[in-house]
Amino acid sequence: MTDTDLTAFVRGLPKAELHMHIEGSLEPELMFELAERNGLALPFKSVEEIRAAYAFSNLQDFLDIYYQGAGVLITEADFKDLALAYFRRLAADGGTHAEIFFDPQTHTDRGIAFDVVIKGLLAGMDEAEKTLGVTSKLILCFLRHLDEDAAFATLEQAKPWLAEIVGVGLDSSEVGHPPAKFARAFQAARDLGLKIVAHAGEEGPPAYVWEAIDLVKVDRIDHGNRALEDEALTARLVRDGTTLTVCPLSNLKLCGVKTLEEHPLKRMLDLGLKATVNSDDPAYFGGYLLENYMATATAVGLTREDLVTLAKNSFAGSFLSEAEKAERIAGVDAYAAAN
Ligand code: HPA
Ligand SMILES: [Zn+2]
Repeated sequence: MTDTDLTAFVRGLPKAELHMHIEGSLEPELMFELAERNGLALPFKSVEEIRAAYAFSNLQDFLDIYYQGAGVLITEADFKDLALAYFRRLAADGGTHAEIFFDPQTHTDRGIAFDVVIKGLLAGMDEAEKTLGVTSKLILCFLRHLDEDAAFATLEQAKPWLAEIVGVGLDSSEVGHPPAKFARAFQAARDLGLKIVAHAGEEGPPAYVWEAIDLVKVDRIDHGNRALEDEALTARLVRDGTTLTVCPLSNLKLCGVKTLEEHPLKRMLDLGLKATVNSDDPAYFGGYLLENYMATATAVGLTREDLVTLAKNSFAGSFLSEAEKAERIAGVDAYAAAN
């Protein structure tokens, strides 16, 4: 297969995205448009100047600019436009399902009501399903640099919306904020019937991944790269069949790997880990879902079979019902057999 043929094959392959922060899909063009619509001044003069500022050496560098960018999101319409713009890109990449993160505290802490945020996102998700055929679910993330009380307050605000939220996650600055800090908030979320995920092992040590699985009892791990430093942990993740939502271009941009060639994705698959490919914050990290698949495929030598496995893992690790998962996985097999 030529590179062009392989890209066409992967574009057509049905795929789910399981690790994408909706605020991280805010493209500079939309940032300017929303700033203007809301009468806000940006500390940048042009789209080019914004893109030039996206040179990060670590997670915190990125987070500082990401929280600043989210400041242009004010109205329900802003959140709907943000979500729809993402789903259009996903559909163009052949994505058929997404489980998207949102950070309510980033907005409520600057006076935007929780209900404004969630109503706008749900409107975008609804329209995406109707007009693009892309299904989606919503995952509320606690900001881990804030305290446990703030997580509980956010969970309280989510209570009227539980039918619309599939799970809770944990994001923001990892080191110094282990999953254990939120063990009780996650237990309360689980008691409400929510699924649990957590970023772990992006910059934080294998011990944080152990905590996420043993203490918080997550349903999947977001990133998980540093789990590979611990053989017993890797074996445990393989044995449990834990899904890892891996984000190759994010890892490159935040300097978790020096080059994409040294990215562990191929190694993860060869070890039997249930890895998936995701874009994390595509507007900031330089690529949506397909670009993450293809850049990594080229850099680490993923085979056609690896790519099919990744697509199947994305549905198997999703929060769709067992029947829906089986149907979507059969769709991947049918596509692979026909192409
Ligand atoms: O890549 C990320 N890591 C942790 N927190 C985040 N919040 C948005 N994106 C990220
Ligand atoms: Zn993330």
